[in-house]
Amino acid sequence: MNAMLTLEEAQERVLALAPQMRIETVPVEAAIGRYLAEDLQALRTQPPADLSAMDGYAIGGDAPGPWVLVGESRAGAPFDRTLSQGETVRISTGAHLPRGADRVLIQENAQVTDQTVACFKDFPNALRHVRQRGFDFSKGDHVLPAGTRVGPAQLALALGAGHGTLDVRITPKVAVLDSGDELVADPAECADHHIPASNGAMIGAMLAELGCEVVRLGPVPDDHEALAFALAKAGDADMLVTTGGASVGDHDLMRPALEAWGASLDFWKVAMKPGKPIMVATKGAQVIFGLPGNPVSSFVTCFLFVVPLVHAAMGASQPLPFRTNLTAGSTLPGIGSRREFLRAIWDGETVRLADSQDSSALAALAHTNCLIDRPAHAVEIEAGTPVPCLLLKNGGIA
Ligand SMILES: Nc1nc2c(c(=O)[nH]1)N[C@H]1C(S)=C(S)[C@@H](COP(=O)(O)OP(=O)(O)OC[C@H]3O[C@@H](n4cnc5c(N)ncnc54)[C@H](O)[C@@H]3O)O[C@H]1N2
Ligand code: MOO
Repeated sequence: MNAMLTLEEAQERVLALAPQMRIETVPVEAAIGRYLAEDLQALRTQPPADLSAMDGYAIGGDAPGPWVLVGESRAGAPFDRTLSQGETVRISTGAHLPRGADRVLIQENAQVTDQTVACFKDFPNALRHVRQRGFDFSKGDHVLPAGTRVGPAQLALALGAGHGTLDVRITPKVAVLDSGDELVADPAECADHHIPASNGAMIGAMLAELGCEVVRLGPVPDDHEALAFALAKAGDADMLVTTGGASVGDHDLMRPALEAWGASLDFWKVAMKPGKPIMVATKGAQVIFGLPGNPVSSFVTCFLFVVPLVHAAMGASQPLPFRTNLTAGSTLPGIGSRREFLRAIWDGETVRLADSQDSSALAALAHTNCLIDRPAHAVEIEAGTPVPCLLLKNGGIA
């Protein structure tokens, strides 16, 4: 039997298969959740002039006042001449500091009588309450590197930097196929020897959240002809994800079905639990994942392999899940010969194990918001020990 790959070896092989999706130009707001195809360069300087950071009175120099009020500078309507010595203007937050002014006296410290302004407290130093031109960014600055995910703040920065559109990669089209004789599509029509097909919907949802176009195939019975018929519909997808039939049973037909369809196996089996029998194959530029049928195994392998491949295809500079150390809230058991991703709940202070670690336990999975990463042969550890974890976006309390 071939030696099983480590998680890292397998992830590296998967990421090496990532297709580079085509670049398209979209309005900035439509780029949410995508990755910048190019470095983002500022097309303008921000702030474009010295601005007031507070509401008050613009003044110049160290003379203690009082000053004659000669006008106003509002955001969007600057004062149009240079201030002379002994003059001030009313200024609002975000308004241009007039020429001749170099600081702002906040209104809480000013006393205004008729048209005269006096400072009765905390005389401001030069540049006090002034946001200097270009302190945020200047035209030509590289404000974000290629491969950055566009979230709400990046979207705001792109607009602020003068962009109406962004160059991003298109999202992949993914076909998802559930297989198994016991599966039914309609949970209401489920005899005792059946179970509702839930993996395809779960995986489809994990990928749709990334913006992928998801095509659902199945559920399909454990039958060569039925599998061939379903696989024929996956021809134009960038990726195919199957679940079930990945193991060694007499009815585990996915590998021969994929090979008959024209796929070449890249690897089968990774030294991890859950998810050991994951299969990865290619057909031309298409990447195919044969995920194990147990629902938790499907979830975890989708999270550790399929989602990162989608990120990489979309141009992400950091496609793999984010790791962080969290404090164990209870004793963690020793681990056997396969590295384990334990389903767990992080409550903001400590992380504790979900009620069941069985790879079919949907109820436990649905209460989970993180995976504890435990190495093979790890010994039992006590509560209070930091442990590496991967945070999940998994509904529930997350
Ligand atoms: N003798 C051995 N048996 C098994 C091994 C092994 O090494 N030797 N590996 C085990 C491991 S680990 C896993 S994981 C499973 C994976 O099996 P398959 O990928 O072949 O999955 P199935 O047998 O088709 O199904 C397993 C389980 O999951 C349910 N299932 C399947 N598809 C769905 C779906 N779309 N929605 C909901 N639930 C689904 C299915 O009914 C089964 O209960 O193999 C072990 N066996
Ligand atoms: O490796 Mo399987 O995914 O434990 O149940």
